[in-house]
Amino acid sequence: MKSTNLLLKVENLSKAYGDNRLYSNLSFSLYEKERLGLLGKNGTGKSTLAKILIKYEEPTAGKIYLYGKPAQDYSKEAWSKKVQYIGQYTRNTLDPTKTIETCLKEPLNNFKIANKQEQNQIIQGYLEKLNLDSSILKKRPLELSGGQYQRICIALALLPKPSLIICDEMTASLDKISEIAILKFFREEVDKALIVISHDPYVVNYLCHNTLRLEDFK
Ligand SMILES: Nc1ncnc2c1ncn2[C@@H]1O[C@H](COP(=O)(O)OP(=O)(O)OP(=O)(O)O)[C@@H](O)[C@H]1O
Repeated sequence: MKSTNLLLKVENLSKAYGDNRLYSNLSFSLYEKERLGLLGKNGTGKSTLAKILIKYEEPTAGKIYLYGKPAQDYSKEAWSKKVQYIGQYTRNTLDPTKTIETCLKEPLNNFKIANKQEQNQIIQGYLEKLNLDSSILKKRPLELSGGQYQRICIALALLPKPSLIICDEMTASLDKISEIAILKFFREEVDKALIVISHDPYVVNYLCHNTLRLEDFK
């Protein structure tokens, strides 16, 4: 259920790489817990928009506000505490030399969330919600299946308790069983605002309240 508290406002956003104009005057608002789908064909700039929304890339023009404050007034760290990102599954997201336990404790330590004992409980809670056995904590990323790996990436995005998660083709390269389990988890268990970027209308229709098509802002 979305709320009436305005979370994100995107105002007249444009992005171009040289002569390659991706979109102009893209405007939308997102309320707390609202789920917005962004659909677009290959090359329309979906991932570029995701990068802009996580402050990894600058727009060519336009403004973004989070809780009424301009994006440029947030440090990268303060922004990432509130806005997290889950990309397409690749084997490159997690450090292959670290255990899953170390990977999961990093955001908790970086954002100074909870003491050591509470951290273990928080992590255990997410493993249960994501249907992962606690034996996974001692494993290293390359020992996991694709579905397990992506669920750890999802736990990492949820651990800082962000207000908004940008899901950029998050289930695109997973097998159907893992995809359905992850989409169901997001629909039923994740109580955050979502921007769901996908080329697949099924994913967007399943998860989102509203949809924007990037082609409409060309
Ligand atoms: N750093 C960059 N410098 C120059 N051009 C870029 C850069 N990043 C992306 N582009 C170009 O911007 C366009 C949009 O790319 P983007 O990856 O955002 O599209 P997309 O909609 O996510 O595509 P896909 O569905 O294929 O993943 C492409 O033409 C791409 O070549």
